[in-house]
Amino acid sequence: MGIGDPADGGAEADGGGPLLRLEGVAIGYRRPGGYVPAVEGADFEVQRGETTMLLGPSGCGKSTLLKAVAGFLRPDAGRITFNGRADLTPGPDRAVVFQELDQLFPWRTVLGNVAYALRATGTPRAEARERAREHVELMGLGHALDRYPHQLSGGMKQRVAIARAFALSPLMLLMDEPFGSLDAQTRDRLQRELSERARRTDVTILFVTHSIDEAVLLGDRVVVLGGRPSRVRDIVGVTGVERPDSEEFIEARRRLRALLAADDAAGPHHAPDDAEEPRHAAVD
Ligand SMILES: Nc1ncnc2c1ncn2[C@@H]1O[C@H](COP(=O)(O)OP(=O)(O)OP(=O)(O)O)[C@@H](O)[C@H]1O
Repeated sequence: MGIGDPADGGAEADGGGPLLRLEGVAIGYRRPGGYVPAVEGADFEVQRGETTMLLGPSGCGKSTLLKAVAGFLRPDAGRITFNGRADLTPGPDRAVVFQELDQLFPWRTVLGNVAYALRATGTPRAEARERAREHVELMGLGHALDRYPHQLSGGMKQRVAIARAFALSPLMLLMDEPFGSLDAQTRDRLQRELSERARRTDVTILFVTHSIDEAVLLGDRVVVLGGRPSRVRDIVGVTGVERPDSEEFIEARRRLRALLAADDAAGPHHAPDDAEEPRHAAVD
């Protein structure tokens, strides 16, 4: 396997079957007025080597589900099974890339940020630096190894975060709108690069987006969330649908738009007062 393949050694895979399975997952938050469910019924699987997109309107619980898969939140009901395990706590077998552009340590260089993550998961220093360098170079940042985050553009920072995630060789990459803060041109370029890299490797990705086009462009399957509290409305296969001018792309976009239309009519998902306490303490 190439170095771009997250299943090449960092985390051990547990044979066949779906890598991730959600069964009847419900999660909510405790607010001043009481418990508010965010997701009521999430049932879907993520197959090994596939890119699964979680698509839905703002506030429908996409990030909540991703955080539960990462092990930061526990479901109130139902079950999440990852690689045969149900007691999920955060671990390097699921690397997360967030939307925020400040997910790097400001006092470490590009190389240092990626190498640090490897060191923290037990890789010896020299090997960590070597692997970090390879992954940074693969993301086209070989010229910026010694720069600090404040010397990088938003797109470069996200490339470093993606390099760091790949370098950890996780079983699954969890991506929470990683291109959401970027300008359109940079986003297009990074989408193409990620799509290309995912195709070349066996990486399994769970990717949160509210963009229909991004879902079709990057996904093998799109899990559409909707309703209030939300559930899985449908799962749409979009493998190989990439050219935005192709009939398949237009048809997939039409179908996803129709699935999301019911939520548009019902107004925003966010409750008026969104400043509330999480129902769960974060799992550490
Ligand atoms: N820490 C929290 N405490 C309380 N409620 C929360 C918390 N995080 C999210 N929520 C609420 O849970 C619901 C789902 O939020 P979530 O961020 O998962 O949605 P999303 O689909 O990812 O939205 P977006 O696309 O806008 O990022 C929202 O109503 C949100 O206000």
